[in-house]
Amino acid sequence: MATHRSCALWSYCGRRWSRVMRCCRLSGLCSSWPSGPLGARHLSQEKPATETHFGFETVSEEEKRGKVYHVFESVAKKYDVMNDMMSLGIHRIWKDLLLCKMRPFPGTQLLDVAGGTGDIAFRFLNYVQAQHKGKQKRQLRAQQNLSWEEIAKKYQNEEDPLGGSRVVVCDINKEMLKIGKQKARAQGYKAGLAWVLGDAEELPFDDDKFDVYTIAFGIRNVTHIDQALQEAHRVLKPGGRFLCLEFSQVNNPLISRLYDLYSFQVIPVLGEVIAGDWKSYQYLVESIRQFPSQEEFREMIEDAGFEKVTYESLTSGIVAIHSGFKL
Ligand SMILES: COc1cc(O)cc(C/C=C(\C)CC/C=C(\C)CC/C=C(\C)CC/C=C(\C)CC/C=C(\C)CC/C=C(\C)CC/C=C(\C)CC/C=C(\C)CC/C=C(\C)CCC=C(C)C)c1O
Ligand SMILES: C[S@@+](CC[C@H](N)C(=O)[O-])C[C@H]1O[C@@H](n2cnc3c(N)ncnc32)[C@H](O)[C@@H]1O
Repeated sequence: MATHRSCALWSYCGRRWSRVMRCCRLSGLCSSWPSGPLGARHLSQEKPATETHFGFETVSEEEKRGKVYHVFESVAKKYDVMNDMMSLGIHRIWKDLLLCKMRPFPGTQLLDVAGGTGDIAFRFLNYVQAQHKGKQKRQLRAQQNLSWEEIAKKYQNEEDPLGGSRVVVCDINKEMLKIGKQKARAQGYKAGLAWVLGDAEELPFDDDKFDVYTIAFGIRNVTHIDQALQEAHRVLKPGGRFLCLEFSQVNNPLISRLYDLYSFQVIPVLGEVIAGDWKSYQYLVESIRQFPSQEEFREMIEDAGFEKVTYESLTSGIVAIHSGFKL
């Protein structure tokens, strides 16, 4: 317990420190400051490689970026089939629940970061299209004196079936986006959808641009989570909402035991058999164990400036949806 507390304290201090450092870096104040609470780089000119985690491995930040890129480049073609196999389709329910929480309104501008092969974007388009159709029907029903020809005409003249809603999928990986675009073509998604290559830590968008920012199973892979959260805050309009679906912490000891067994004994095997890639799926389960708990992540979101931050654990905490507002 004491060890756990001191680890939590250390990780908190580390987070605070990295915030201070980033502010200084951004303002150009301290390019030669030490790289951590115990760093001693102030006299040296050369930049030390800051260490981080890639699963259970300790690597430099640059190495992590490359390794994460390689993982998703390698799994891209089998990514969707792997998710259905590994989760027995449960990931679809988690993603549907994210949309239910979002409840987009007509005209919502969504940015889906680490959007990969487009699962969240396609759900968003289905949702807003169904909502817009329903709204149109209600409006037409209210105009009872229209003939059926006039009603048909109104439907045909409707130019934007999304009611002005738009989604931008942003991901750092070309291969994941390529599969996403192929899926969009095959499933007939075209209007209201854009694909952008970009890093969650340095989003290629102006300030105050989107109503909703989503990130599903993405933030765990980012090198500086706090920086990605600040970018989310920057690109959201005042009043905009941040929603994150991510693996989290299982608190029931029995379920936790079974979950560990399944994660470490089954997932990498499935990765090898289906995708020919044991290592990427070993990274998946290890990276889940490195990710902060529901409460710790809530604090990080607050630290980035979000307000009214809440979370909901799903499937015994295997995943959680965090929500926050830019007010
Ligand atoms: C490289 O990086 C990645 C690659 C990707 O393809 C995906 C991601 C990101 C992830 C997603 C987009 C989500 C979809 C992917 C997953 C859910 C895979 C990750 C899965 C886990 C970490 C494990 C948890 C899985 C689930 C809750 C799904 C349901 C699975 C089961 C109920 C297990 C059923 C399996 C069998 C019956 C096969 C036989 C298994 C054994 C002999 C081993 C022992 C297993 C058990 C005793 C059962 C396991 C029990 C649990 C998992 C606990 C269930 C708890 C409740 C239902 C409350 C990416 O980053
Ligand atoms: C597990 S996939 C999630 C894809 C999709 N959101 C889903 O729910 O199926 C993780 C995605 O995060 C992307 N990613 C990793 N690091 C990133 C970063 N720094 N910026 C943007 N995307 C990143 C990967 O390329 C990958 O497509």
